[in-house]
Amino acid sequence: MECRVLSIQSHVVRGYVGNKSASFPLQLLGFEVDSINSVQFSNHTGYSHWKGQVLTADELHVLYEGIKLNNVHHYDYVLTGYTRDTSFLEMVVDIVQELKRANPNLVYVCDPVLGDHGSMYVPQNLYPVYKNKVVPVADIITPNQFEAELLTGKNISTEKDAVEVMDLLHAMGPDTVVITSSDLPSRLGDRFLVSLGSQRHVRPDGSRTTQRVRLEVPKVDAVFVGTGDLFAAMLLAWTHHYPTDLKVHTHKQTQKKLFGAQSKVPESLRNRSRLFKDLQRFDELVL
Ligand SMILES: Nc1ncnc2c1ncn2[C@@H]1O[C@H](COP(=O)(O)OP(=O)(O)O)[C@@H](O)[C@H]1O
Ligand SMILES: Cc1ncc(COP(=O)(O)O)c(CN)c1O
Repeated sequence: MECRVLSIQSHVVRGYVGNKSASFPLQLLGFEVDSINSVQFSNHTGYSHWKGQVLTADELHVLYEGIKLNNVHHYDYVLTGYTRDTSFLEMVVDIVQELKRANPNLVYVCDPVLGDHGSMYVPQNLYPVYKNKVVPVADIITPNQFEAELLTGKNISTEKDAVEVMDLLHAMGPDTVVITSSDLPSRLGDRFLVSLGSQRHVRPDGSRTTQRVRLEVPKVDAVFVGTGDLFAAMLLAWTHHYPTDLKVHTHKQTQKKLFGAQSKVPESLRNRSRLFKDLQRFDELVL
């Protein structure tokens, strides 16, 4: 059955971040992807120069109106990433709420893109909008450690802190929280990167349970941009197939699928997808 994703993220002419990073892998996995480009930039903002346009809230509304007038505004997922404008982000929330009214089973996957390694790379005034308006309507969020700390106001120095931060994030709304990367030490040594996940469920008898997972990824000695966007897209894909088991989102199948189509996948995108080859070591956290 068709599964349709509305993906609201950046577009770059050169490189793979935002929609350029997320759409093709999702399409390979069988999803229909309708993309709205929150910005159209020459390249990602880590370059010494970048130029381009930022879509305004009114322009976003016009695009959405067009979709609505044709009565094709039926989505199973909304996926959002990089944005630069507060009123645009507020409009995203209005759209998500309207789409959720139309389809109460719609899942909103939000990568709260604010910054990394101690500093913000989007305007500061986006922060309160994410905290007060966006995260409360999200079902799945994928902050990195810096974003998780910023959203909760709590530092993460230990795994116990991280679990408390994930609980604070659950209390804000989302049932699934994944801290996509952290500075926490790995038990496997300093060549591994630790990600942590937490998923709340309601059992059939009404009681609640929370599954926590730790993911240890072999570190590649390089800096990647756009991997957070790919991570969020792949989490969407695998939570679709295994909605109640965060443990099985190993990305292994994604890798097989991407490499199955190897000859058609551009080298630079394949390099990023290679990162996900090793995302296969999950532990259930008992704390
Ligand atoms: N240097 C790296 N080595 C191995 N995996 C990486 C590396 N950088 C990113 N990744 C993978 O990409 C995922 C998302 O990266 P992260 O930096 O957390 O995203 P964001 O860009 O949102 O901060 C990580 O969970 C990890 O799987
Ligand atoms: C235009 C754009 N889109 C998306 C991102 C996010 O990239 P990542 O997935 O690495 O967080 C960035 C990072 N600065 C960016 O500049």
